[in-house]
Amino acid sequence: MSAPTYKVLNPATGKIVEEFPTATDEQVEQALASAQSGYESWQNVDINERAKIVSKVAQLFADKADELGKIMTLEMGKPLSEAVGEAEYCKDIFEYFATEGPTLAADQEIKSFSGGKAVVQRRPVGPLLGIMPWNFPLYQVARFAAPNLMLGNTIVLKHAESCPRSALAIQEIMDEAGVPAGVYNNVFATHDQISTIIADSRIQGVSLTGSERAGAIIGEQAGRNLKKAVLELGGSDPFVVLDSNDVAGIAETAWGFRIDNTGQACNSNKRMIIMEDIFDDFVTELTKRADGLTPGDPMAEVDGTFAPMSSRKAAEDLHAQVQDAVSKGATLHTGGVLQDGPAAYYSPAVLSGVTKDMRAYYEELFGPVAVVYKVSSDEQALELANDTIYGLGGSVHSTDEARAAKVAMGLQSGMANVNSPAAEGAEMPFGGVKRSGFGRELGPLGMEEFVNKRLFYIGD
Ligand SMILES: O=CCCC(=O)O
Repeated sequence: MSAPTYKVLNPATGKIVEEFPTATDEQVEQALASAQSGYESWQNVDINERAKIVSKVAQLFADKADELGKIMTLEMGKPLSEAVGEAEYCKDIFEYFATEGPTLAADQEIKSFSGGKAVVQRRPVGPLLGIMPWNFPLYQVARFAAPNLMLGNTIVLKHAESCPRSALAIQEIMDEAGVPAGVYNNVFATHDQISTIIADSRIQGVSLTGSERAGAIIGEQAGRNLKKAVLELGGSDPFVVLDSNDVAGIAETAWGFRIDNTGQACNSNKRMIIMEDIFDDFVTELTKRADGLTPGDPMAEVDGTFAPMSSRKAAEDLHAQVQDAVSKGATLHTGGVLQDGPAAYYSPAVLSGVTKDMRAYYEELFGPVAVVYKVSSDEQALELANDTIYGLGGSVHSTDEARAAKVAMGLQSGMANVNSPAAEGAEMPFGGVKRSGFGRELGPLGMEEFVNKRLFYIGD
């Protein structure tokens, strides 16, 4: 793999703002040594003391939300209000684990039939590597770091090459909150250095959020080195509507969720599966919302405008997927225009008539494109919903909750929702099956991954 360079490149202009050198091998070694020595003491700090520090981290995310929001918008182009919201959400995540962590990590006595006392303890495992993506530069780190800091693990963090300022801002927050030296270590590692870190005996596990391709590479390296991995990869989540007495309302919900983060979320509702009697109205309503939008500055967020995607390459890749579908007979109802020049503007699109021979059928469309499918029965809706290599989330909507729940029960996914696009919150476990990866983040399950569930037995 080629060496990455860490740089801030504003996707709204296509101009480089700042570049950062990648780590030297000495710096990588220093991060590893520091994560190990940090672990020696952090694991022995009382969990309630760790909670006080993690709670300070939470507060700093809230205090700095405006400034953090501007960093993210500059680096990856998301609308500023969404970026500020993301920083505030990180506060909730760190606060959730600071508050609930001591209970979640408490000893669990188990019934012993041999007369002795048996307890399952939740002990930390050691230094971990986190590899995090650009789409939610703070939130993705928060959901990995918060539970693991509470458990007493330490972290070496390799962020996306396009988010160096976010990466440094997180390190600054950790330092300011009083996270001891060595407990959280940002490193601008190259791909070769990541392999070295995974192979290093001091590292006990790796968590990656990213593409299916990156997941396969990291999962293979982790397996070869007998390291536990959590992989949170792509998705092509179905949004199934069986019936509705408010088609405009359900289209608004579907569109709002699809367009959030400019469509660049792993659990975005990339496939909308709509019952035939409301299909035309649904497409009309979606199209109304996507129509006539013009490129706008994500820092200003003027009504009627749309934000850029994260990079020119991402916009070009999405355009190629849509063009492939259109060339094979799909209908582009609106949008799908790649703006000329170096910026990353791709106008939000509505696509129907997608068939199995088109890339858009099986590939993840990581951007602002709503693909709408027509079905004629609940069984057909479920079959189509599951006809994907991915299995992250999905939702089923109906005026009849039991009917929607029955279909949702059949979803091959890590998250299934009824009459809600997605249950999200610090307390809600997040993760997938099939090629969406394995392991869970957030909620009680987020504290179950990198933990030594040690049997502690005292004979009688
Ligand atoms: O991109 C993956 C995470 C998306 C979310 O939790 O909203």
